Amino acid sequence: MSLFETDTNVFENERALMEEWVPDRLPEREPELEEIAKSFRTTIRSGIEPKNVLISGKTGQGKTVTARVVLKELHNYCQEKDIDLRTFEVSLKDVNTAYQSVGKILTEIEPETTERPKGLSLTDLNERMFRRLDEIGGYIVFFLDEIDNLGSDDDLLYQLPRARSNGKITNAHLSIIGISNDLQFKQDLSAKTKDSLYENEVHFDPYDADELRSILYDRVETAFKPGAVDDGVVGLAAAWTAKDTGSARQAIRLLHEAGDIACVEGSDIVTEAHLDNARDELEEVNIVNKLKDLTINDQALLMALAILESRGDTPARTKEVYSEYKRVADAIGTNQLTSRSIRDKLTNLDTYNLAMTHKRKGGVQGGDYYLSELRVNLDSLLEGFEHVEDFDGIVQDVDTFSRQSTLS
Ligand SMILES: Nc1ncnc2c1ncn2[C@@H]1O[C@H](COP(=O)(O)OP(=O)(O)OP(=O)(O)O)[C@@H](O)[C@H]1O
Repeated sequence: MSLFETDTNVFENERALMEEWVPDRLPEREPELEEIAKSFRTTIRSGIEPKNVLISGKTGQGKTVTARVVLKELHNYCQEKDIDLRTFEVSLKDVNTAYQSVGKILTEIEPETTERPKGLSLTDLNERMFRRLDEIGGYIVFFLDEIDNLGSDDDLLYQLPRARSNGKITNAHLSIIGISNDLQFKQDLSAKTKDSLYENEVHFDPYDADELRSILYDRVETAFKPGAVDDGVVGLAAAWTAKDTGSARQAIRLLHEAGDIACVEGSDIVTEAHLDNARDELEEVNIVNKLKDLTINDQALLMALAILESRGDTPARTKEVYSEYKRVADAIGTNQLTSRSIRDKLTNLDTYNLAMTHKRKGGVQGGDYYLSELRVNLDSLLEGFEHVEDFDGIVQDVDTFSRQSTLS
């Protein structure tokens, strides 16, 4: 048999398990849908500018898909009623300055611009953006994903919603739906940005087991053949995921993987045993893939966090992470990074969902400081490190390595 064929096929519509698939219904997110839609009701009714919305919550909680569903409906409704409204979705995942973000926005609003512009001043770039937006005119809604990447370089988030009242545009009404995974993000914003961005704030709490179960049942009905998923599989997948991250993405992937394993094994039914295997596969594959994507210095930094976590010393301040990192870098024989570059590197680990770093206010005495911790299960991470050659010596005996640090 070909490498690509399987004996059975438990799927009716496998595409419905892919990340980009937008479901017709969003079980368990009706209140959030309603809350976001509310911001546009006054616009539809009376032509008043839409309120800006800031959506926050951890990864996999349906923030993006909920915003997309609202915007799609809004777009369709406005077309039907002949209301001049455009929406632009811009992911700020790979940008971290205002300059890069404006460049990214230009690639969305100027069809002729395919690459982010370089060599202009930020002022010129801003002017070009507002000129173009004014040409487009009407109501313009920016859906900005991962706005936390802008950090404190947040002027854009103030300029866009205030563009009309500040006289930068006259023909268009701009508003923002922003999404942030970083729950501390609000604290980092300047007061004026916070004011304009947080007109309507919608927080997405992690799904619990019951909520995940209802999301998964819905998805199973579309994606799998009738009766192809054993009783108990959905409940188990929901329970495991709720205990771990509460992420719908993780739960859906788990079911997909279990279905794939069932097909490879020639079973017409996805069983709890398939789910069990899927869980093992996914956890390890996920972490190993991410680790392999990292530079050796990023890996060393992550290992430093793992050691701190194994001692119960997380969340840890940057200087503590740095001192542990130096020991790890020494042990694996790599050139050390400077303490200054550590914070950026920690932010990078954040984007891989391996670690998270939050800024904290330092109070009267000191300046702001940062706290970092792992975002993945410690044991799974250490198992993942077993597949990364340079770390053999440390992974074999993390406890000893960790104790040496407290002695030195
Ligand atoms: N309530 C829900 N009903 C159906 N599917 C859902 C629901 N919530 C999330 N999903 C699905 O889970 C996956 C992740 O959702 P989404 O990308 O919207 O999460 P997110 O909170 O934006 O995550 P991230 O911050 O990592 O981008 C998608 O496949 C989405 O369709």
